[in-house]
This record gives sequence, structure tokens and C-alpha cells, in this order.
Amino acid sequence: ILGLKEERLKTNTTLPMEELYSPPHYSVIGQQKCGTSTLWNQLIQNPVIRWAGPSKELFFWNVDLPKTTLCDNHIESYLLQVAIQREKFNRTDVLMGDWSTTYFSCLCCPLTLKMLNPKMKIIVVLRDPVQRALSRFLEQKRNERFPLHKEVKNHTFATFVDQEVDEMDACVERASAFKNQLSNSAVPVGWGGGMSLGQWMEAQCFARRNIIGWSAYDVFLENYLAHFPPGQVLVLYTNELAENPLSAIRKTESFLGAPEFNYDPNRLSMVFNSRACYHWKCAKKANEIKAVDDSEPVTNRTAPFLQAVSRLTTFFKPRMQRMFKWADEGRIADVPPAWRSTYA
Ligand SMILES: Nc1ncnc2c1ncn2[C@@H]1O[C@H](COP(=O)(O)OS(=O)(=O)O)[C@@H](OP(=O)(O)O)[C@H]1O
Repeated sequence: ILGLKEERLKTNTTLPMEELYSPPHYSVIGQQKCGTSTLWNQLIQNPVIRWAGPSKELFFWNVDLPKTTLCDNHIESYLLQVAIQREKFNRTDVLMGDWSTTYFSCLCCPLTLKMLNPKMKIIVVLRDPVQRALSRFLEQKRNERFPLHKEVKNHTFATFVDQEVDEMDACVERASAFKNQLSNSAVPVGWGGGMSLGQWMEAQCFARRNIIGWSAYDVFLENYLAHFPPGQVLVLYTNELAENPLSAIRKTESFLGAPEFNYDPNRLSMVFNSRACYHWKCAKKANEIKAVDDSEPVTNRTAPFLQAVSRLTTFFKPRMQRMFKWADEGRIADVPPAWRSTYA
């Protein structure tokens, strides 16, 4: 885990220690496979927007496998990571962030981040949930050394979806035995903030299934909304990044209180860490990604593939409708119009 490396500050800095070591201002918590690498590669052109760690993600409070939440991880090691970056820039007036896309689905992370900094700004990027699940499936299937490769290597998307949805349905059914403890409150509830045992068990049904379960956005978003006021949670959508990247970036700068930067227009049209090139820093044009996709048998529109997409769409429908309600109530930015018809 990158964040646990024992490093020390390298110079005798004159920067005030309490400012050097203060916790991050913001965190981009995910969701995984929703375009966070693109957002990162764009936003870090702005010299005021900085981040902790040697590369994009620290994974300090949660890794992407079940049973890896580290909400009581060593705080001093974490603050050291942040201080090292502030020292590198020799200034304490930059906006420091933690870009770990594994925090969104981590049930104890909202409370941990709130304890670190109650004023922390939380940024979430969300993509069509079926597309996100397919994206993660393909990434794990294609890369032998990736952590979930063994889980998917003998599956097609269709057989994997059947297995996972069956298991999640059964898990939710078991959790429903504790339904008498569910609160009917209209106000979002979170882990350590009003979540009942039944809700906690149900949330784990999704939190422990990285490929499909992590697309149950309502479960994880509710947890963050329970701990942070709406003004501290920015929800962006992948299609905004695709259709008007500068507008999504301006929105983020304004949310963070960062001055507007003059971004490189060529870079703004690039997509990072796509299925055409798996690396946080690898940039491709949209047409290059499409060309790779067209030659991919898994995404060919066979009947079993289409049935799996349809089953997942039905599975996510009630969950997406909770998101629509929060958008209607003004708790989050309005969802992409296509979502409202797909998940109506
Ligand atoms: N601007 C834009 N338009 C459309 N799609 C985009 C865009 N930016 C990123 N993406 C897609 O998001 C996927 C990568 O997401 P992440 O960078 O968050 O992945 S990771 O969690 O850091 O591994 C990856 O999806 P797949 O290509 O399906 O794997 C990217 O293609």
C-alpha cells in the first residue's frame, strides 16, 4: 500500500508544521471506472490543485478488495503523505486532495474522512451503472495480474452477471430479516450515523462485490450524504466529462474554491485510463477507444450479453430511482437525462 511507505520530510522546511501537516481539503472518492483518471489528469494542470501520494491514488483507508477497509489506519503516516507534497511545492496555500476511488464504496470511510476534516469537500464521479460494471469486468478479465482476474477469467459478462445478481439478491434477502431495524427516515443515514444493522448488512452485499455491487451508487452516496452537508458533496457525471470537459472542470474548481486555470485544449479532448490503454496517465482520443471496442468479442451484442444488460438494468432500477429523488430534492446535481429513461 503506497500510503504506508515510511518516508520523512526531506528538508528543514520553514513552513509552519501545523499547516504542513493539516489534513486534505478535498477527496475524490470515486466511483472506480467512472472517469476519475481523466478528471485528475485535467485538474492537476491547475497549480493550486494538488494531491497526496506519489501517483494518483493513495488507497490509504480502503483497497479494492473485500475485507481491506483500513478506517483506523495510522493517521500520522497519512498526514505525512500530505505534508510531503506540500513541502515539495514549498507552499501551504495549495488545495491538497486524496484521490482514492476506493473510498466511495467503503462504508466506514465517510466517518473517517469527516473525523479527519469536517469541512472536507467530497467529489464523486458517476457513470451509467451498467457501463461501469462492464468497464470493470473487462479491465479485470483482460489483465492477468489485476486483483479480480481470477474471479472473472472463466466467465463471460453474461454468466458473471447471473452469478453476481443471484448472490446479491440472496444477500439482500438475508439482510431483510433485520428489516424491523430499518429506519424510514427521509434523511440519509450513514455508517456510524443512524444506519441500522439491517441497512449495514444490505450495504455490505454491494460493498463486497467490486465489479457489479459498486454500481449500486445510492447505497454509498447515501452514506456520504448522511455525514456531509449537500454543499460539501459535488456529484459529477462521466458524460459531462465527455461532452463538455471544461464545464465539468470549472464546476470542480468553483466547488473547491480554486482559481480558474487555462487548460490545454488538446489535453481536454483526451480520455485517460480507458479500455484502449489501462494506465492512470495513458491518454487516448474517443475514436481510438471505439476502434478497440469494435474488435472486442465480449461487447459484441450477442443475445446473452443483451440479456445480462437487461437484467442489470432491472436490478439497478430501484436504486437509480433513489438517486433521481435526491436529484429532485436538490441533494445532488441532476442526473443525465438518459438515466431517467433507461431506469424509469
Ligand atoms: N471523458 C470521458 N468520456 C467517456 N468515458 C470516459 C471519459 N473519461 C474516462 N472515461 C472512462 O472511464 C473509465 C476509466 O475510469 P477511471 O479513470 O475512474 O478508472 S479507475 O477507477 O481509475 O481505474 C474508462 O472506461 P472504459 O474505457 O470502459 O474502461 C474510460 O474510458
